[in-house]
This record gives sequence, structure tokens and C-alpha cells, in this order.
Amino acid sequence: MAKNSANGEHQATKKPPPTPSPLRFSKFFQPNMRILVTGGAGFIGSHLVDKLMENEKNEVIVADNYFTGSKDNLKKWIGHPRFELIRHDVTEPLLVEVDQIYHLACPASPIFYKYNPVKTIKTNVIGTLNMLGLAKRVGARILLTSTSEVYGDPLVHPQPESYWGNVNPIGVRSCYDEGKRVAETLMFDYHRQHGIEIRIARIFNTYGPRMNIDDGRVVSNFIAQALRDEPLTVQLPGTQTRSFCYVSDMVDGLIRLMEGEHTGPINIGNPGEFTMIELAETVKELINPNIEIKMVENTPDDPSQRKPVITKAKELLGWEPKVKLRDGLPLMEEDFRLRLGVSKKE
Ligand SMILES: NC(=O)c1ccc[n+]([C@@H]2O[C@H](COP(=O)([O-])OP(=O)(O)OC[C@H]3O[C@@H](n4cnc5c(N)ncnc54)[C@H](O)[C@@H]3O)[C@@H](O)[C@H]2O)c1
Ligand SMILES: O=c1ccn([C@@H]2O[C@H](COP(=O)(O)OP(=O)(O)O[C@H]3OC[C@@H](O)[C@H](O)[C@H]3O)[C@@H](O)[C@H]2O)c(=O)[nH]1
Repeated sequence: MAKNSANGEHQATKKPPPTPSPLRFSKFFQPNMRILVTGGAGFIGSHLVDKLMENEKNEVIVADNYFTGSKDNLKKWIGHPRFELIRHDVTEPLLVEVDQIYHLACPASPIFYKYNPVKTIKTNVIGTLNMLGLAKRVGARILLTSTSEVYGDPLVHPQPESYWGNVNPIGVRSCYDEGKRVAETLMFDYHRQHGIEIRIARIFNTYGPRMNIDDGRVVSNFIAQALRDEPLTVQLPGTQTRSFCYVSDMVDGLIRLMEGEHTGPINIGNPGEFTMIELAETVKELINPNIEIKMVENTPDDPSQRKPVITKAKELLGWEPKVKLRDGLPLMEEDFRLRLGVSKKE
């Protein structure tokens, strides 16, 4: 709320968040927690929902516009009394009574976030504003899934949270990386100005079952190509690096961050770093030794290196990843084989 001081200037005053709505206590079923997951029909979101639903005292609401997500990812929960699925675009306000908000809604694959960049930036900025407005109205704690892309093409390696990044503000990736940077800013401004409880996770490349087969990201591309007997398309120069985190580790990190006492930002990722050529060779060795590796053109502003410093996650959340790339890839292969209808050759 703004008030006038003696010299007529507007000053911001801090007020505590409101107590939860009385509606919360008038229901037949009394959940300990009602949790909203935006983007819950997507890859990470649906795994997060699975984990949250394991707790019988949780009620989970998913809001998703199905741009890159699908009801199929949530099919085991549809009709469950503690679960609700709403077709909703976060660029529009949402009125629900919840205690926690995991705000994931945003396309994550570069192919999809570049498809309609204006919509991507609206999702990041207006979508995050709407979810913060909701958090403020109902006094909910809100977690934003930010990204390692806030570090841009990093000049510091590996990347600690204190690094401010090297981001092109007018490039083809800016709708996503600058969008997430503004989303982080909004989170901290609502926290400082309105006392909202915030959590920010900076997620590094995550992979696992349920990624869209034609998602366009590197791990899903390579596994689908290996199973279809197509060449693995390594984008030039092939020496660029990424650090890949298995989705169950990611979900565990996100829940620890939400439940813990620290706002973040905190990097959540697996520090095991690989070049794209090394990743292709690993997929070839594990899934289909007969395929070719083909070098293809890259896209503009592709970050040349990426690896998280996870000291904060270890010390503040007691979290570190458990699944190594060589163990995670076969789990994803199994899921892709089922969906593509390709059985293992004996
Ligand atoms: N997977 C990764 O490697 C990675 C890395 C860094 C950050 N993240 C972040 O994690 C979150 C989830 O990523 P993911 O890999 O599961 O991606 P995903 O594309 O599978 O899931 C995103 C979900 O958000 C939904 N969505 C998109 N725009 C929306 C809108 N305007 N309103 C409502 N729903 C909308 C999609 O339909 C989809 O279900 C994203 O915020 C992403 O930026 C992911
Ligand atoms: O077929 C392919 C696809 C991609 N690549 C390369 O693989 C690397 C990773 O590319 P991806 O498209 O999987 O993902 P990026 O690392 O560029 O962005 C990712 O990281 C941060 C998240 O926020 C984003 O959600 C995610 O898209 C890039 O260097 C790209 O050039 C290939 O070599 N071949």
C-alpha cells in the first residue's frame, strides 16, 4: 500500500500477507496443504505432481494451457478426489485458495519457447505477476522455476548463484532468458514490498521419462533418433557442454527448497558436465551402437558451457543429485521405447 509522506512523496509500506481465507476451514476434506502447480501437465510438473500426491494430506490443483504439456502425463490422477485439473493460461488471473504455488508454467524447449516469443515473454512476465498477485491475496508461499539460462553464455565457469550472467537482451533466446530474469526480479520485489514468501530454483538441464518425443531438446532428440535408427544430430561445434539432472533428483530438490527456509536463488542441477559429442557417444554406446553421429548447424546464442555450483543446495537444503547420466539414460530409453513402440533387440 502507498502512503503520502510530509513532502508529498509516495512511500511503500510493508504489510504482512493476509491470513488464509476462512473458506479453507469450511470443507469436508481438510488437507494440510492445498498446492497449485502451474505447468503441471508438462515434463517436470507432472513428476512433481506424482510426488506431491503421494502425501495423503496434500490436495493438488494443476493449471495448464497444454501448449507443451498434456493430460496424458496426469492420467493416473484425473478423477482422484484430491486432484483437480484446470485448463488455464497463466497470462490470465486465476482465483483459487491455496497454501503453496509451484509456478512452472512456461515452455522450456528452445524450439517451443522461440515459436511464439511474444507469448513466451508474456507467460514469464504477466504469468508470474498473476501468480504473485494470487500468492499475495491468499498468503501462499510461491516457488518459481527459473533457469540456468539466466547466466546466458557464462563467462564464469562453473556458475555460482552470485554470478550475474552474460545475456543477450535482444537475441532469439531473450524471450526466455530475459523473461526468467524479470520473473526473478518480480519475485524479489513482491517479497520486499509485500512480504510474500518466495523460493527461486535455478534449474539446470533436466531429462527423464515423459519428455515430449519431439520436444527438440538434446537428450530427447538423441534417444528418439537412436531408437528410430536415425543419425544423432550434434549441433556445431559439439564441444559445448551441459550438465544433466535426472527428473526425480530435480523434483526432490524443488520440494526441499519449497519446504525449507531459504528464498534462493538456489541452483538445482547435476554438476556432471558433458560435451554434446560425449553425450552422443554415450547414447550411441548404451542404446544403438550402429548409428551415425552427424554434425549439423547450430542456432544463435547457444551457450558454450554450463555447469552448476551446488554448494548452496548441499548446505542449505541437504540436497545433491543421486542419479548419474549413465543410469538415467536407460530409464528414459525404456519410456521412449514404450511410447515409440520399439522393442529391445536381443
Ligand atoms: N527441463 C529443463 O531442463 C528446465 C531447465 C530450466 C528451467 N526449467 C523450467 O521448469 C519449468 C518446467 O519445464 P519442463 O521441462 O517441464 O517444460 P514443459 O514444456 O514440459 O512444461 C511446461 C508446462 O507449462 C505449460 N505452459 C506453458 N505456457 C503456459 C501458459 N501460458 N499458461 C499455462 N501453462 C503453460 C505447458 O503446457 C507445459 O505443460 C519451466 O518453467 C522451465 O522454464 C526447465
Ligand atoms: O539435436 C540437438 C539438440 C540440441 N543440441 C545441443 O545441445 C545443447 C543443449 O540444447 P537443448 O535444446 O537441450 O537445451 P539448452 O541447454 O539450450 O536449453 C535448456 O536449458 C535451460 C532450460 O531452461 C531450458 O529449458 C532448456 O531448453 C545445445 O548446445 C544444443 O546446440 C544438439 O547438439 N543436438
